[in-house]
Amino acid sequence: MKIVFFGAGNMASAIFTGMIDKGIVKPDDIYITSKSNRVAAMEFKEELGVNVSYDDAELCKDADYIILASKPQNFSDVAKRIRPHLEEKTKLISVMAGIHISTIQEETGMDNPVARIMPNTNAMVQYSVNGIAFSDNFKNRDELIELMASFGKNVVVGEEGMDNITAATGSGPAFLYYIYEQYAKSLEELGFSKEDADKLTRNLVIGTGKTLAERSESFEKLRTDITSKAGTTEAGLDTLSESKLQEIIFETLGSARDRSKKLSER
Ligand SMILES: NC(=O)C1=CN([C@@H]2O[C@H](COP(=O)(O)OP(=O)(O)OC[C@H]3O[C@@H](n4cnc5c(N)ncnc54)[C@H](O)[C@@H]3O)[C@@H](O)[C@H]2O)C=CC1
Ligand SMILES: O=C(O)[C@@H]1CCC=N1
Repeated sequence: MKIVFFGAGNMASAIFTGMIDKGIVKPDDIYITSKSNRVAAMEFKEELGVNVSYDDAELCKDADYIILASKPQNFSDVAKRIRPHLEEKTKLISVMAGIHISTIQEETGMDNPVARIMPNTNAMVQYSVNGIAFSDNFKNRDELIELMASFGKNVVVGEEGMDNITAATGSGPAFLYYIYEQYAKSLEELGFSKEDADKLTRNLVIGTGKTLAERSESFEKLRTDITSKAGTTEAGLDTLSESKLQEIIFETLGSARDRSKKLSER
């Protein structure tokens, strides 16, 4: 199998590192190319054994999958590189937020099968959540679904569902990291050193994540298990529940979803 990544940044590297670590593809099956971070590409070659090339004809020749992993704003340049060399058998897989399947087919000038995927950076630890939307002419979908299962859990949606998935789980880790940042800052304000605030927050999050991985009770049940009558948790939760947190999160997701829609207006 030949899988070519146009773009070797945060998302591309999370995906190919996840796939290689899981052993689902050999490093030699992976080709990467980039524009800005050529040094990083060479480091991936040295560390992982992937191929690096800037020869577009060589990259596209016999490719089973081309992964479009540049920023959406750079897609036209990437399409120009691919267009003269794209073979009919090659499936195009886009991780770009907000670029429609029809736009990809138009800009590459071919009617190749296209899948839009929306992973997140947890792919690096094989714990991504992936939205996938296929073009009608995409055959053997199971092969891509299996490849993607190597770095996360898959949810197949219609293309109209991609804006919501992008907000919910593509951007999702950043929203959670922001909350952890505020948590750590608050611990500092309570009097912990920066180092301890980081250590306490990080391990609180890791431990809570591990609990979620191992226990199937609802979030509500896990929360109420911690909450003693007239105890400390109840006091904190009373304040938290007054803060319209759910409204804020809903608006946050709405802004991300709207940006995804906006990106697709071309
Ligand atoms: N970072 C994230 O958490 C997620 C990002 N995405 C999507 O993944 C895509 C990439 O995002 P990041 O990896 O964060 O960006 P990044 O800036 O880390 O990487 C972008 C890569 O594209 C390359 N590139 C730019 N122009 C190129 C060209 N003409 N030819 C070949 N390569 C070119 C750059 O050299 C770089 O390697 C975006 O479209 C984004 O919407 C999707 C899900 C999550
Ligand atoms: O911020 C972005 O646009 C990309 C898409 C999802 C995560 N990062």
